[in-house]
Amino acid sequence: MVAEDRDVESSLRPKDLSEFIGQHRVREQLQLVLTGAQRRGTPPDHVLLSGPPGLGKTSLAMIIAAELGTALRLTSGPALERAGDLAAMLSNLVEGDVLFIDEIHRIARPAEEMLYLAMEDFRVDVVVGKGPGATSIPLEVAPFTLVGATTRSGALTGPLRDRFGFTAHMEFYEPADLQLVLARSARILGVDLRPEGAVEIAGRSRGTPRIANRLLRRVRDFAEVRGNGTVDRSTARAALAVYDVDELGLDRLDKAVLGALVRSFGGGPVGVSTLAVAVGEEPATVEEVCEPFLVRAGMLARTPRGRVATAAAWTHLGLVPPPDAVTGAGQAVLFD
Ligand SMILES: Nc1ncnc2c1ncn2[C@@H]1O[C@H](COP(=O)(O)OP(=O)(O)OP(=O)(O)O)[C@@H](O)[C@H]1O
Ligand SMILES: [Mg+2]
Repeated sequence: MVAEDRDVESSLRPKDLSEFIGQHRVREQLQLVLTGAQRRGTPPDHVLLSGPPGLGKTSLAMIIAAELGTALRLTSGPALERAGDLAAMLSNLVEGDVLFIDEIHRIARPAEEMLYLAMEDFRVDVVVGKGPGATSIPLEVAPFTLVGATTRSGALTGPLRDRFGFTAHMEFYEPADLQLVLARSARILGVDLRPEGAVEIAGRSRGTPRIANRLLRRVRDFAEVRGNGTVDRSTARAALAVYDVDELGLDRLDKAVLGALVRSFGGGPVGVSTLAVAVGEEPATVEEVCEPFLVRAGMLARTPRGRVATAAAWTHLGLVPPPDAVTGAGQAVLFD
C-alpha cells in the first residue's frame, strides 16, 4: 500500500460502533457482549473476527477498545515467532487492555500454546534455560480481552478456536451499505459524490469497504483531472473503465484465476494449488482473497474434487459454457 493510501485509510476508519456501517448481526452481537461485560465490571470474553480482507476487522478491534475505554495493544501472528515475543507482550498488559492479534492463524506453535494458558487462566509459564536444568517460572497476566482477526478461521487449531467466547463472522457488504460507506468517505475527503456515482462504485467494490474507498480515490483523481471534480454516474463509469475495473468489480487476480480455470483447465475441477501456480500466486492468496468473492459472485464452485467454473464464469469471460457447466446457485459456503 502506498503512503497516501495508508494515511487516507486511517482517516476513514470508523471510530465507534455507531459509525460502523453494515454488518448488523455482528454489531448487535458484539454490542451485547460488550455491554454485558461492562455491566458486570469484567473484561469481555475473547473475540475472534473472521472474514475476507478489507471488511473491517482491524477497525472493529479498535472500536472494541474504544467502546471499553481501554488501550489497544497491537501485534500479529507472524510477529509472534517465539513464545518470548508473546510473553513480553502479555506481561506488559494492564487490566482490561485489549490485545489485538491480526492474522492470528499464522501464530507459531510455541506462542500459540502459551496463548492458551494466558487466555484461560491469565498466566503464562516462562521457560528459563535449556535441557534438564530448564525451569518454568509462572507469571501472572492482568485480565485482558484478546481480539484475534483471521481470514481463515478454518486454519486455527481447535484448542485456540475453542478459547474464544465469541466469533464474529464478517460478511461481504450489500451494495446499499457500500453506498453509505462511500457517502461517509466522500464527506470526510471533501469529494462531491452524487448518489448515482456512489451506486456505480459500490456495485464494483467486491462487497468490500476497503475496495470501495480505494475506487473512490481513483475516481476522484479522474474527476479532478479530466472533469470538474464532481463524481456522477458517467464520470464514475469512465474512470472505472480507465482503471480496468469490470462491471462486477473483478480485479486482475480474479480474472486471471477465472481465465486459467476456464482456458487452461477446461473449467475444472482443479486443485487450488495447481490453479495458484497457473496464475503465479500463493495458494493461500487465491484461497483467502480471491475465492470467497468469486464463490459469492456465483462464478466459482468449491467441490470435493477441486475448483469448478460455473456457467456464469464462462459467460462473463465472453465464452459459451459447456452443457455440463454447474450453475452458481446454492453456493452458500464462502469461507470457513
Ligand atoms: N463498517 C465499515 N464502515 C465504514 N468503513 C469501513 C467499515 N469497514 C471497513 N471500513 C473501511 O475499510 C477500511 C479497511 O478496513 P479494515 O482495515 O478494518 O479491514 P480488515 O478487515 O482489517 O482488513 P485486513 O484483513 O486486510 O486487515 C477501513 O480503513 C475503513 O475505512
Ligand atoms: Mg486488518
